[in-house]
Amino acid sequence: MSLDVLPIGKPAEEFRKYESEPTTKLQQCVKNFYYQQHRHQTVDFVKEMKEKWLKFNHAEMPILEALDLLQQLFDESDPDLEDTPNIVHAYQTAERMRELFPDRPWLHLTGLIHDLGKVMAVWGEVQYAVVGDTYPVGCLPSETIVYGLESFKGNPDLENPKYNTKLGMYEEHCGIDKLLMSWSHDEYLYQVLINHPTCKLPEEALYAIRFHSFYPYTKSGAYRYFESEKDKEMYKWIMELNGSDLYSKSDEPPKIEELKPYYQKLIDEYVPGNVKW
Ligand SMILES: O[C@H]1[C@H](O)[C@@H](O)[C@H](O)[C@@H](O)[C@H]1O
Ligand SMILES: [Fe+2]
Ligand SMILES: [Fe+2]
Repeated sequence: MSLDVLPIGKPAEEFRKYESEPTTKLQQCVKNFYYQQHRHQTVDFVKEMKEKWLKFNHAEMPILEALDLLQQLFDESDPDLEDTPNIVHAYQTAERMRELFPDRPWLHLTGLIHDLGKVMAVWGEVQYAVVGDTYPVGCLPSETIVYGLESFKGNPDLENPKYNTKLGMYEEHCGIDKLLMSWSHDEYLYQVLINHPTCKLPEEALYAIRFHSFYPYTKSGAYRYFESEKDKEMYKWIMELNGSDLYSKSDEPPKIEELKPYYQKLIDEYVPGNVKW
């Protein structure tokens, strides 16, 4: 990790702490969140969510307007954001990217919009289908997932012999993009973007958005046996995003209104116009 990606305000090891014995309301909220997510996300559930959200018939609005809706979004899975609405996190991430990669403007925009799929929650979706880390369904969950296997108790897929083995319904090295991931803001935004006819974000940006919450894979090295050669090449783009995503959470609050014109210019170049959600 390069030095300039390190956090300001609190040490790196103080991020992503998931307490098995919560002592604060926030910790308890995060723990409840993950137990819910792991209990309810099944192969059938993800298929239903895809049916529901990939018709893109929920709204039609430009990127910056959708982003403003994140003013209302408080992420129940995140131990590092507490009372901060997700819109602040969006601009913090973008500004970190801008500092680290001044000559790659598409990365600044990637930072800005990476969590924009969370608008699903503003439009009424349950948070366990929107936020939190992701992992593949349809195979045995990795021990490295936040709160471990114990938190999957009661999930019917774990009783199903088609789904409860190491490979489950997949083949070795089939590619990460062939996995049915737990339904979340990552896959949703990826699909929204590729459905937008004039989206010009490069493949690297789209890949990083799609898998940025797959911490069991990126941080813990789980599920490597599903990786393709292509995934190995693309891995570094998730890491570029993750550094700014995670370690900007204790940065000074950004002056959002002052920053908008800069990002609007990028949006006009890479994801212009009305977007179908
Ligand atoms: O990508 C992040 C990450 O996976 C966090 O752990 C989670 O709390 C957030 O909801 C998500 O946006
Ligand atoms: Fe995210
Ligand atoms: Fe994020």
